[in-house]
Amino acid sequence: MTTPVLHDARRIVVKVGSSLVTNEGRGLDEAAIGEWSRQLAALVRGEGGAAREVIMVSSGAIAEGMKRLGWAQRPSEVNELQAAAAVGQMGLAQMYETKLREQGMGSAQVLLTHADLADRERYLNARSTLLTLLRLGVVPVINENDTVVTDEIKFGDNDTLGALVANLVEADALVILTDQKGLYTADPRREPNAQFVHEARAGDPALEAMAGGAGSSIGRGGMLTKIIAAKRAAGSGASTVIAWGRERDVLLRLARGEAIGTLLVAQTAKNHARKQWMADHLQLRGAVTVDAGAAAKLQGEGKSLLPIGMVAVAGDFSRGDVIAVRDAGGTEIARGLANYASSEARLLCRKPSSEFERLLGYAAEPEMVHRDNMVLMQR
Ligand SMILES: Nc1ncnc2c1ncn2[C@@H]1O[C@H](COP(=O)(O)OP(=O)(O)O)[C@@H](O)[C@H]1O
Ligand SMILES: N[C@@H](CCC(=O)OP(=O)(O)O)C(=O)O
Repeated sequence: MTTPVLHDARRIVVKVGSSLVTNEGRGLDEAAIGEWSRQLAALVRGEGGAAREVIMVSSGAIAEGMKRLGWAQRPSEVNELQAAAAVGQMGLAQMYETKLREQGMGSAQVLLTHADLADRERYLNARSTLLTLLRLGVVPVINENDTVVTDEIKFGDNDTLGALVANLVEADALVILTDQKGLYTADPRREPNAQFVHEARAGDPALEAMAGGAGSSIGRGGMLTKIIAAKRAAGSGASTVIAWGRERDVLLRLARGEAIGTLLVAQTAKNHARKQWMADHLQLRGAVTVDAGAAAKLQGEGKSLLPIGMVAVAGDFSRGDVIAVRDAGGTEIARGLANYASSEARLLCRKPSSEFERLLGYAAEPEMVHRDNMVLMQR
């Protein structure tokens, strides 16, 4: 059986769970991390197909930290879990760095919290860092910044983080690698007769009833967080595959279009999902008025808005706020996320990007609103 979903995916987020990464808590599984690194490198280089951009979201810091600290039992105190995460993250990052470097790949450690992605300014910063890393051909390796959060550490929710990252970078697909072949109609550890689910609609409420909690003492979220993550990823048009992380060449075979694991298909097309989100969910904090040339570039050519085309700025907004883009007659022609605060935008009106550094004291993006963060209004 083949499926085009992964075959056609150009930007892929891969999430691996603690039990796989740490060999059920026995210690970092060097061979497994080496295997995924080999496959990630082949995907980035486009060996045997199109080149892909890949982001790794890896759990395992707490489990590895516990091993390094000689703790047999997972502590219940949050500060001890945080300490374990800080210890284990050193080993985790080092292992990915070593294994990716052996493949000739650069890697980067990125630690995020859910709150980082809820704050629009930090959301934009995280997004532009990750997109820059991808452009440089570097593999970002992401984990939760467990030192500064408490809720996430209690629930261990890297499945959600994987989905939020997929939303953030508008990935085409989210691959969740775990210790089961995929989703069954019930937890196979408890129900040996449970049936395998090959394909379903992401967000189908029936799936939540099938999913139980974590099967081992190492993993945290179980299948339920994976099902909810798939629903979230589908919100920005990404389909999800849940598959066994030790399946031979799992990532390469998925990218070839092989149907492995459980495919949870996003119902909304990627662009449509993002436009809906922009159009429906965000409050306008201000507006910029643009000249006829800029309006034509946005509407006719789908280009980004550059400050050189701006003639006026209204309202008091920050970087990351949603603003309206108006034509000279006052009609809203687009809306999107501002790269500059209103005070900065006022300085940049009618200015070319070569002057930004002198005007602001730092060099930043050439666009006021990047076209990826913009939706055009219906004419
Ligand atoms: N319906 C289901 N299908 C498959 N696995 C399930 C299901 N319900 C619960 N599980 C359990 O979820 C576990 C995977 O979740 P978890 O232990 O959190 O892994 P990870 O560390 O990969 O996130 C499986 O080992 C399995 O016991
Ligand atoms: N940030 C934590 C993640 C814990 C977590 O979500 O674990 P899992 O359910 O195995 O993906 C860690 O690295 O230990």
